[in-house]
Amino acid sequence: MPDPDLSPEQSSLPEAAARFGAYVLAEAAARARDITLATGRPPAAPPAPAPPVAAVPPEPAVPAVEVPASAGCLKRVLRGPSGLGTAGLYPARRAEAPEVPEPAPVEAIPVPGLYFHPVPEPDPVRVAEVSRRIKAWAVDEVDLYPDDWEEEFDGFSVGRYMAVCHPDAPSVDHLMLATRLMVAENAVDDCYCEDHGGSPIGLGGRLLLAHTALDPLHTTAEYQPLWAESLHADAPRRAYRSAMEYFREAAGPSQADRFRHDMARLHLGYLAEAAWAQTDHVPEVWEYLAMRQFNNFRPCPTITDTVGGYELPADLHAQPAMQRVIALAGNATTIVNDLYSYTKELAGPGRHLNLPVVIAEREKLSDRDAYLKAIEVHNDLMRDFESEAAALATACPLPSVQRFLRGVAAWVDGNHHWHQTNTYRYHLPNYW
Ligand SMILES: CC(C)=CCC/C(C)=C(\C)COP(=O)(O)OP(=O)(O)O
Ligand SMILES: [Mg+2]
Repeated sequence: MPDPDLSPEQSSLPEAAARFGAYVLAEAAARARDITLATGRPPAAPPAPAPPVAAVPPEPAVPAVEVPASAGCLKRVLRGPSGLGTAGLYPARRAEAPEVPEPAPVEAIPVPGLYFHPVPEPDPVRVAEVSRRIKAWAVDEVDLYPDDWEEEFDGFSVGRYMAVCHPDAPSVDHLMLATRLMVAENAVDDCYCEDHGGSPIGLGGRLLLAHTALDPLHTTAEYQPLWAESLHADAPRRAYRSAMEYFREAAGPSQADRFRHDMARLHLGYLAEAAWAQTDHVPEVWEYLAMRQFNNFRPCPTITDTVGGYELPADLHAQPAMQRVIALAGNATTIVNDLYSYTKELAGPGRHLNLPVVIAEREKLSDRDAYLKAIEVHNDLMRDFESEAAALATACPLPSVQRFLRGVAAWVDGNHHWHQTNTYRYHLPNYW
């Protein structure tokens, strides 16, 4: 067994891979056999044609972008790296123009000075189909929202979000797995924690009961039906229950359990944020970053293999080096949210913690200087993510590891793209 006490610096992925390789492959083959035997059909999702496995992270072949403050450079910057060999590094980038209709141009002003990788708009045909299906699911299957939330639902552009974050999803069915979960996660955040009736008061009880839609209650015959009925009691639980059912059908048992663990982390993060809100406590910057590592997008990139139709074996997912890469990626994506949602959160009622707000308060900086410092924190996280992912890709050249790392990197890039272009939801501060 791997030594659970190894720190990331001490972990030795090649050695671990050598130890686990045969076991993992045998397990995967056995699992495929079991699924075929149990269902009479092969495992749910045939792997998509694997993109090239060389050089997962961008360094050093693909310089990322730090957007200069001058808008004149934007066109060149947004076109992104185009040198020899860059196409295979990012599945989200297409070397050639898509054969489908050109997507409508989107307004795209990134945070100046932010380190990110530009990606093209996703296939508009795919986006349209995911958008159609997710609305049908929301309205007809889980009765997610009242009519007057429809504009906000559309403005969220979840189909475009998930299509740009999962460029290697082999089908719309695969993309729908991520899309339903994304909608459900936002329903819980909005209805339990934030703007649509949410409150820190009583949040723990609500979250725990909703969590049982992902991680079911096992109890006595007397109480089981009451629990089952409760999963239909409100929109967040209906959404979690249904989205998880679809996900479980496509995922392997350890992929489903990985997701449950990540969602428990998320709920823990919501609770810490709520506890601080209740007492109007502003944590220190590192404490805020700790909370935000849990109240985090992490459950989204970590399903990249299920959405891609393959599986990163649990033992490789659990390696400390992989855990560090995932955490850094999740943290970078989440601080992107803090930067793009800054003005929205300032305009809301009460004090909404985000990184610039906490830095301003705790380090006694002006709002602008705190915002600029938050950009630097993000950039450091991004660079660490990329260098640790590069080291891991070199150390562990297994195809599932390579593809998973590329999938996480694509999610990071896609998440930035969606935030940058979602002008319905986000507006930058006037600091430049
Ligand atoms: C989709 C998902 C797992 C979300 C979990 C946590 C979350 C809602 C975010 C990381 C987004 O942050 P925030 O709550 O600040 O969202 P907005 O700024 O309101 O878009
Ligand atoms: Mg935010």
